[in-house]
Amino acid sequence: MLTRAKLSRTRCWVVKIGSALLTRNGQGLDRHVLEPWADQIAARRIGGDDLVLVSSGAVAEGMARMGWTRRPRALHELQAAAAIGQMGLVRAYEDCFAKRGLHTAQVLLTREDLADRRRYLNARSTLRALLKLGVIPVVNENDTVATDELRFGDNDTLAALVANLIEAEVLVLLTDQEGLFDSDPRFNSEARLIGERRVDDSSLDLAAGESAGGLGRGGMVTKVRAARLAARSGTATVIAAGIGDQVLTRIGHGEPIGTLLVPSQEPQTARKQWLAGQLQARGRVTLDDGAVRALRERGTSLLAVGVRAVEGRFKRGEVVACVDATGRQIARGLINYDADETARIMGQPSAHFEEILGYLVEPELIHRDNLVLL
Ligand SMILES: Nc1ncnc2c1ncn2[C@@H]1O[C@H](COP(=O)(O)OP(=O)(O)O)[C@@H](O)[C@H]1O
Ligand SMILES: N[C@@H](CCC(=O)OP(=O)(O)O)C(=O)O
Repeated sequence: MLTRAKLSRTRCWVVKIGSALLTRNGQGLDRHVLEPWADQIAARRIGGDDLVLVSSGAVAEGMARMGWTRRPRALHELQAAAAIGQMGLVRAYEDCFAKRGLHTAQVLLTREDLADRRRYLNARSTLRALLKLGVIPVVNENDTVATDELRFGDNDTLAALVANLIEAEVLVLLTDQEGLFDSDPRFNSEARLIGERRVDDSSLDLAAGESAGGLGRGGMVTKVRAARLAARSGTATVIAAGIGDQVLTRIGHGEPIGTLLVPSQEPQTARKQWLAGQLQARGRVTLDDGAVRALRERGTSLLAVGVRAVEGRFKRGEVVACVDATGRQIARGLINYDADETARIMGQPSAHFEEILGYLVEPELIHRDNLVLL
């Protein structure tokens, strides 16, 4: 298990900075708060470590530039704010790192980019190339084109997927709280900081609750979820306060700052990580109890015989959610048959497929190599 002390031996980090921190609670981009982070990030980079920065704040900076005091509700206004604010973000980062002799690169990603296997692999190669060149990639969601139902929405998830992409050892989520508390410190003055936990510890869900801050989108729920996604590539997550003396440097020295969430399992293959990161499935299949047990306890492939219902219009090779009888998602995978075929073969053993469909594509509905448990 990765302990605090081992953090000092890690060489590849993703650092995410939230909106509230960067923009003085919505008053606009605060260049002064950027300077100390830039110092610490530059020191790591110049020391030969890889580091990708994921920065929120485009919407908040856009709002400040336009003199808007409330986050707009209409998507096109939010997108306009993000487009305006992103200019400020890249300018600030470029200035900051140029002073320290480093190049920056703007990388704007959408969920669709990471859902498409080819674009995902392209994004990965580009990020790797940038790191090899010693450049600091500055990542944000491409808010201008992201449609509502297809947004990351919060940059915690985006940062976790970037950590998967480059197989980072550490994901640092810098925010406006000291870390994850056992309840929301805004409402409970007795709340206590959680120092270190395994990511799959169920008490984390209770602690994170549901409340987000006023400016950011996610709150702690998305940070815990992000830590779990990141753990799939063996990445440990530190949630810590961005304002403070030498936060990144001290985390890098293994000091007990913020909350450390450590992976509880061996890293998955890159393909399974990609699958787990697919936030939207094209359809879903409902499994009977036997199939749920087979997947969970024996890690088998999903056979049509264990499927009770099919929903959605999916094609062969698309991502489908596997749910239990109560509708709870237990796995996700790339299905070998389209929605119509699946409806016809569900409940049937593979030996009957040829008779029903006139052909057999694969004996498994979802092969275990293409299936990830959630
Ligand atoms: N258990 C908790 N511990 C700490 N903060 C919490 C907790 N539950 C909810 N929060 C809220 O989450 C907020 C941070 O999330 P968010 O506003 O999305 O920040 P960011 O912009 O940094 O992503 C905190 O300001 C805090 O009010
Ligand atoms: N892409 C958006 C970030 C969305 C967001 O609010 O993220 P966060 O503050 O990290 O919860 C922006 O730049 O404003």
